[in-house]
Amino acid sequence: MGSTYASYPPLFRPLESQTQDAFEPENTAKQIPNSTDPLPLIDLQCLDPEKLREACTDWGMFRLVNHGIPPTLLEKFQEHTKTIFSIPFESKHALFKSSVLGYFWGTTVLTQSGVALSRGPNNINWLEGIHVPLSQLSELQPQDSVIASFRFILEEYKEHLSRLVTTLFKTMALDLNLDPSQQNKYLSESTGYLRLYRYPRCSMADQNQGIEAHSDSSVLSILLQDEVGGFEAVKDNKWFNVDPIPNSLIVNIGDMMQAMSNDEYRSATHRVNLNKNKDRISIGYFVFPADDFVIRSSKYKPFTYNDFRAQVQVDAKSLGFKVGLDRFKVIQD
Ligand SMILES: O=C(O)CCC(=O)C(=O)O
Ligand SMILES: [Fe+2]
Repeated sequence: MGSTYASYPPLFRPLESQTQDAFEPENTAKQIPNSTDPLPLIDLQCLDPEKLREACTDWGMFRLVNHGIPPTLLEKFQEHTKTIFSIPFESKHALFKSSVLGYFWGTTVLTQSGVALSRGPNNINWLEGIHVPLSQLSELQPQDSVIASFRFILEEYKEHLSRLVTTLFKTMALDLNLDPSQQNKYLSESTGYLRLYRYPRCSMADQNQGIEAHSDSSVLSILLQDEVGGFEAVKDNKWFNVDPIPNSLIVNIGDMMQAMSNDEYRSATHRVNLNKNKDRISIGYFVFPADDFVIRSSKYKPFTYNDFRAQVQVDAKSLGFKVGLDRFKVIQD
């Protein structure tokens, strides 16, 4: 195995004494469990509204199968993502400097213009990421052949995700009696972005965090993860492993959906653990309500996603973490 450390942000490189890739003994890699996790399975080809409702109310998360994205596209996307992350750090930095894509590391909280918000040395996320605002793909300058070929994959994936979220959201909106004429305010596709992540392997995996326990701020999030594993979710106050199962996607209910559903649906708490021996790749898609759309419910003060995002940024800066929906809760006496 060749050295990949030059491609890591310096923060994630091992200490001087370990500048060579560590010898990797056989069988120390985290084993993928044989049994499947208890996550509800939703089949997009025969979408069962009852089953979907149950997954959204009880879990806030489900595994999506028969989604119609060709396995070859998923494979190609993950391979290409790996290739981009393996570019030496300084070149990667330079490659994305004048691009609509943003390169960041150490945190997942970015300003609207894509600048990483530093959260202090005690709250580092052991990851690097590429932020892809999907409405700006046409502005992508193919200054580099890696990016030029990547653009086609991004466009294709975007089309599929658009199909998936509109199909899922329609069924959910019907279940929740949301006003159908407002559908594209509740879920505004132009807000959609991708986050490509690499979690560098970490010799002190237990003492560092990939991503700490959190819920997503989105309406819906759709996650594609590689075979390494480490994604965990909470159900009934217990953490469980969300197994990496090829060709399946993980769908999360986000905070905006929880508020729009008046807390009938739950945004799922999840986190990412690190691996001692392997880098992990994941690709997340996040979609939001229209920026200025006022979310009204009996549980929360009326707020827009703009208000929510601003509050998350203030909290991330001052506290080092996101408080989330609790900031908008109506206090009942
Ligand atoms: O990388 C993952 O598997 C999850 C990422 C995630 O939870 C997030 O970006 O909100
Ligand atoms: Fe998340």
